[in-house]
Amino acid sequence: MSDQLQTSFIRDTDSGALYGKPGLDLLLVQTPRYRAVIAKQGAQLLEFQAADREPLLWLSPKAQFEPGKAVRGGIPLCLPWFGINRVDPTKPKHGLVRTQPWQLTGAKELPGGDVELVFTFRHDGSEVFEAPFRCDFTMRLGRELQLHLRLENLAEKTVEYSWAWHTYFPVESVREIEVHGLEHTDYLDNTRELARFRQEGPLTFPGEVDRVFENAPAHQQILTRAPIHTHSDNCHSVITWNPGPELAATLADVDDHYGEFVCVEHGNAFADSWQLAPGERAEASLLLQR
Ligand SMILES: O=P(O)(O)OC[C@H]1O[C@@H](O)[C@H](O)[C@@H](O)[C@@H]1O
Repeated sequence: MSDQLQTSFIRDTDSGALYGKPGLDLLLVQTPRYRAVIAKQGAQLLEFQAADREPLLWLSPKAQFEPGKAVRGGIPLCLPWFGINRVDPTKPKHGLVRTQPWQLTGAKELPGGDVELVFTFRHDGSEVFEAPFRCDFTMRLGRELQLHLRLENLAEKTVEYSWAWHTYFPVESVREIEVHGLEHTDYLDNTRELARFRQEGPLTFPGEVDRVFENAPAHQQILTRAPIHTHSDNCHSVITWNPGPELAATLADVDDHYGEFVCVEHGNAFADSWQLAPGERAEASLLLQR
């Protein structure tokens, strides 16, 4: 962090100091109103808790903190492709920005006490993703958490970008929760080769659930002890995921903790992916509250 951005409420730390597992540089943002922990790798929020509220994000007790590997929990940003790369499935799942270092390019305290942080990632174009692009990811930390993404296509041709904020929310017991706000919406079932079905009632999680809702509504509620509300703007896809016990047993950083979280992710993927012309920018935002 440059001196100019250093503020009294942001502190450089690392995963060794905070979690006893050295490996990643972290930022700790602490004010009387909330606490947030952010990994510089991926500009990944790992923790966020407003004063007098329950934690908004789930971070796996078995999370690993290794450079080049996504941390299990918080909000990894999947971009420039979401999920398995459809052109070349051997490429890393969920794109490349979640495992790369980002720059903190802005930090300011706003009137009223919220803090705004801006992280920037610039991709010059590479074998793994040919097109150059730039992302500016703004986090507004306060009573609520507000995320804003601006993506600019720096290629000289039109490029498809698919992406999502892969948000991990803590729940009492995933088998007992309901997600509202996706009723009467079609989804692609990733446990059944992306076959199309329709979600009629509230979404429940009796086992593995991996669903992509295209053209989804802008507001969801996760009904757990302290309900979580999501409001998005220009995020047309919602992806809901919990691995269930069998798949979780194969994920060393989840394992027997699968019942403690649900992912309700927001972005633009599959049919909602962004086609950006040369130099074109697109923006989206997400508000999370508990
Ligand atoms: O283990 P990863 O790469 O973080 O992905 C976790 C899950 O992310 C979800 O968004 C996908 O829909 C799932 O298919 C995937 O398994």
